[in-house]
Amino acid sequence: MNRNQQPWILNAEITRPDRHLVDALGEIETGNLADASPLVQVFPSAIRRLVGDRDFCGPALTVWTNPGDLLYPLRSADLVEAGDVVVIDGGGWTEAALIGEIYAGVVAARGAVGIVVDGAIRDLAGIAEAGIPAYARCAIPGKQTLAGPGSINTAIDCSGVRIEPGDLIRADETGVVVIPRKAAAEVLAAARKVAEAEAGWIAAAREQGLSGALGLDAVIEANRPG
Ligand SMILES: O=C([O-])CC(=O)C(=O)O
Repeated sequence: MNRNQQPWILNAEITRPDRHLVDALGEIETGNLADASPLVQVFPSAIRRLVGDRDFCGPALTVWTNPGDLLYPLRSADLVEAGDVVVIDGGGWTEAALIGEIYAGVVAARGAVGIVVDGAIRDLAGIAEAGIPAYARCAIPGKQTLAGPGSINTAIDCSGVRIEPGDLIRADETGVVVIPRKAAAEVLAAARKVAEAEAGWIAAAREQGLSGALGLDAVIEANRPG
């Protein structure tokens, strides 16, 4: 499941997107971003918000770890900068926690705005107390090894979702999406158009019903065989 080919690498520096792009993308719901561009990738539905009720948007500080191993996840804490989202590729392994309240407390104090783990976390009450929202596949009390290998700020692959360090992670109640840093302005413009179109459909549906607003009968007519 884990295809990272760069173990034992630790890149302290990453290029982060412009703050105004982060803030503007943080105003747009994940559904509109997902509709805006094929460049926007959607995290698997199994990665859910387990702690907190705050949406966030920020550049990814990426961590890859050998599934179940805490060495590189914990090592990443001191590299976090204000506004970052920590994304940990744990290979989707759910039988050992990769971070808990100690880690969450440190990264929250450094100004991280969110944690996303393709794997398991623990200490949900302690993470809530640290005041940082956390998404993961599940929670489990136990942990496994502290041995590596792993990497920090290399390209990662969370169950098919590829993330480069500094890409934008946007999370809300619905789920998590990733926007390539270099496409952030283009995605923002497209997502604003989607949001505008949606507002138009909602208004039109009040007048014409949803089928009328979206032209659904014409689609049925075109797609129905015979
Ligand atoms: O105990 C550990 O090594 C890691 C952990 O759960 C935490 O970050 O709270």
